[in-house]
Amino acid sequence: MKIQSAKVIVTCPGRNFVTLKIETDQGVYGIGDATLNGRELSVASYLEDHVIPSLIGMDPRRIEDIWQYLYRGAYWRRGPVTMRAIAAVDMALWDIKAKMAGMPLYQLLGGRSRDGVMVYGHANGGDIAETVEAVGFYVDMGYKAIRAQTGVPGIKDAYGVGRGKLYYEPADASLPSVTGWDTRKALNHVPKLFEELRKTFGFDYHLLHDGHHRYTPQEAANLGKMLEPYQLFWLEDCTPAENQEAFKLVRQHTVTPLAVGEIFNTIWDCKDLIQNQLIDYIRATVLGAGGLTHLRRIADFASLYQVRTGCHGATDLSPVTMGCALHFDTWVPNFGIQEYMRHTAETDAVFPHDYRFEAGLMYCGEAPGHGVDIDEALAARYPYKPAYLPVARLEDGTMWNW
Ligand SMILES: O=C(O)C(=O)C[C@H](O)[C@H](O)CO
Ligand SMILES: [Mg+2]
Repeated sequence: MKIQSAKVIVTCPGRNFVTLKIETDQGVYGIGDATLNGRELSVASYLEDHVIPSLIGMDPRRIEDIWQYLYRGAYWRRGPVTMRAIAAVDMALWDIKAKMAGMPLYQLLGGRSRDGVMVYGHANGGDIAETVEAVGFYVDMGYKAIRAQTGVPGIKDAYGVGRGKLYYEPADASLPSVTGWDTRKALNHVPKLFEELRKTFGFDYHLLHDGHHRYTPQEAANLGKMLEPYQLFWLEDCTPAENQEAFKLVRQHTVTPLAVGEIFNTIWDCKDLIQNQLIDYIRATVLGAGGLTHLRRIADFASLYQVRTGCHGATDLSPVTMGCALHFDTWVPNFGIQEYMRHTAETDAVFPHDYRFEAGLMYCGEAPGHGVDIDEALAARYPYKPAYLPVARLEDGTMWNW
């Protein structure tokens, strides 16, 4: 069996997605996601110019060997562009293998560990009252876990505050727009949101919050401590994690559970965090961290330290990643939660899929493969449109972490 051809499809049904389609000489094809928000064309080129030529003629069943070929063989390891390109190939190859076996992907990973996958949705508002209302909206839809973000008085466009109730799209301009940040103001305000949410909804729902890399370790420790009475499911990205040791300081001061990893590419980004038990949830995902082949390695390592998974699932990860993630979540023994930001109807139409949401859980389908396809004719109707994530600046103009 051989890889006969492969192509990259760039489409923008409301937002940009990069998709890889690998075709075999036996008529079976596989689909992979290669989207890198705001840097989409770099992965498209990496695949088209440097990966696809070497894939032609290879045996698509040799998933591990092809992974090693692309990782070790490039010499230049890691990084978001390389690892997303590898992830796209890996997803497509697992899709092909599962289709050939006539099985849903989770069966090949080791079979079902649970009936459904608990997901969390994004509730946000311009102020506390609006966020409380938004959380109520998710509660009414049946969610068991909800991430809550709120505008902060005095901060221009604080992170996570979207415009609609259901959809939030941070990459919103053809050049990065400028948002503001002020840690003091956020530290005064965020605990009040969770106090209000617990007063309104009680303690039966899981609540989550994303610090989006904005705090220093000391400030993050302070926030974690102030949030303790509200028993969060997790506090995410409380401080940047390039320096994994930074989490020691946070950990020493708070028992609020910590999650990190949506921007991680490999096991090396989280090795110290996991083996020193500095986090509770690892947010690495199929797309970000080199596909299923590498993500399952991270998850197995994390399981030794009772760290559970919490895959990134924002809208800039296409339905292909969501499908793969749900198969992974259905299998992985140390599952924690799955993020689920809904795609628009336009996006869903371009990527027909068989996963579904019901009463706070998501279910991958039983179709052979990962269950997500691409309608190429429809995709062609939506040409690429440059769109960038915002940047953040402090009041005095200093660049900060977005
Ligand atoms: O989903 C989250 O937790 C995020 O922080 C979303 C990110 O900002 C988004 O994926 C960036 O592309
Ligand atoms: Mg996040």
